[in-house]
Amino acid sequence: MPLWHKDRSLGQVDAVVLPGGFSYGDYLRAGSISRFSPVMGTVVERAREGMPVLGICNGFQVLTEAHLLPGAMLGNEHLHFICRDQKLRVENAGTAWTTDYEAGQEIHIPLKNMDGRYVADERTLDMLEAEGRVVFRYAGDDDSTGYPPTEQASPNGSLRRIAGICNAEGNVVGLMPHPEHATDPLVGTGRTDGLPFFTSILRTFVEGAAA
Ligand SMILES: NC(=O)CC[C@H](N)C(=O)O
Repeated sequence: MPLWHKDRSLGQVDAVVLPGGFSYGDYLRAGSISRFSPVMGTVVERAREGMPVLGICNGFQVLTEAHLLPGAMLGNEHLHFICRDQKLRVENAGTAWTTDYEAGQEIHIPLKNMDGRYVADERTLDMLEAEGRVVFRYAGDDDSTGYPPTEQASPNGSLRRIAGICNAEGNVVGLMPHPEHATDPLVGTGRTDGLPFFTSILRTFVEGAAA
């Protein structure tokens, strides 16, 4: 069910997906105003209690601005909006949103943003690596987009080729690519590499309910 940004209640939802887009027109910084919306106050509280939250693109930017995930998103290194199929490597198949993937698996998910360059200080990057909190990494170019080879590994300059991360508990995941646009052969890339996000979270609840 859709949630309204001015509501504080999450109703009966068990998990929240923060979608992509241009919240508040990306003024100031992408996601930096959305984080103050009333609903985000409750999302942050419930996420800290363990509620699964997935931030996709602008949603990931909101999660970093709300400090549910470390680091920040800056403008793409080449200063262009990027829109293409992107190869990713699954690094962590143990989060609430990724149990239906295999670690090491390569998938293809649409990438489309202006501010997708993930940055953090070395200590934070080392912590993310050491704790297995890098969930997806850019794995190279899929198509002849004309970007120079140096950008193929990281299409936007993201440090350590980070495309998505999670919090320490693994219930909050943020990534710049759009898995919801790779769930049906009729849309997006014609692939369904994003579907496991949604089967994973369903499994989390179904198996949890069955337990
Ligand atoms: N596809 C999106 O969600 C775009 C996110 C954000 N507006 C950006 O351009 O970086």
